[in-house]
Amino acid sequence: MTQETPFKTGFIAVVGRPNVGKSTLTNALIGSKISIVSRKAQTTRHRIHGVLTRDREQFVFVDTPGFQTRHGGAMNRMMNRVVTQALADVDVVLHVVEAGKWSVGDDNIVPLLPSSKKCILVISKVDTLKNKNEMFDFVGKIMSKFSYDAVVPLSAVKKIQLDTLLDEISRRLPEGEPMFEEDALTDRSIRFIAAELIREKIFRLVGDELPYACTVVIEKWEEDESGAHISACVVVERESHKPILLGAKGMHMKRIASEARQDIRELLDKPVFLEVYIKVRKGWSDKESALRDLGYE
Ligand SMILES: Nc1nc2c(ncn2[C@@H]2O[C@H](COP(=O)(O)OP(=O)(O)OP(=O)(O)O)[C@@H](O)[C@H]2O)c(=O)[nH]1
Repeated sequence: MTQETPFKTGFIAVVGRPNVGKSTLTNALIGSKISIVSRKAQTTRHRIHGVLTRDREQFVFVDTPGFQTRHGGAMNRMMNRVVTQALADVDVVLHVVEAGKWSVGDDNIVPLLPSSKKCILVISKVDTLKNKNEMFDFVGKIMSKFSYDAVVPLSAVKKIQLDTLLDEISRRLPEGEPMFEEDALTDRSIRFIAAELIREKIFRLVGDELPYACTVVIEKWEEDESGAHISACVVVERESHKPILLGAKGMHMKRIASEARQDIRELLDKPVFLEVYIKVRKGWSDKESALRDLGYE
């Protein structure tokens, strides 16, 4: 490749039903853990821009929330709106489906894929397939029904075929100058990432007991020579969620704060004093205005 090769840059949206591996894939591609990963649905509520710059290309990834087809609450309507908006201003859409598991959720996504955009079908988690022939049958069935610009089977966990996917995306990116600095990981603020790290700990520790309706708001952020002094508030929907989050003798909360503090310390590379407390905001996940107050679009 010569210097005359034009630089390419563009936005890539990653869509798919919950749990198919969108966050894991985006993280594997950009090589840094920005978006949180969890086995629970609805863990990625924000649009995240992860940036990967190669020799002559810049990929700007938009990680989108899972389409929610089962529930009709304000939260899900809002999440689908975020996805639709994300698709309207990207260059390439990756529709991620789990190997061997096409479902009605995937059928519902296909009509939402914009016909004017390049669309790549990504078959995730191929490492979970015992038999390679299963893959051919699976892809054959999908392609006989729907048309995609390319198909890439891969494994984000085992790092199989990630470069192939980047090459396929690159072929479809428009020419243009880089939009971000070389080392940019995200256009989200460091505070947002800190809040995400706290949320990740909550999901890991009490995700099975606590419904999805819980968010983290950074209320104070002060940095001086001694380090960063941060107060974070976990907003839960019901009074009954509080003891779950606290755990016996507040042990859960202590662990969440301590693990999050270590991650944020690593992120900032300075001492971190983190205070995490809980607020109950009744029914917030079903009130769009309340969501807006908390920073959701
Ligand atoms: N075996 C295997 N597991 C994977 C792979 N990619 C993701 N997973 C697992 O699948 C689960 C869901 O992954 P996520 O990346 O959180 O999925 P998501 O689509 O972003 O989920 P939502 O945020 O709920 O929409 C996690 O437990 C991942 O570890 C893969 O390539 N192989």
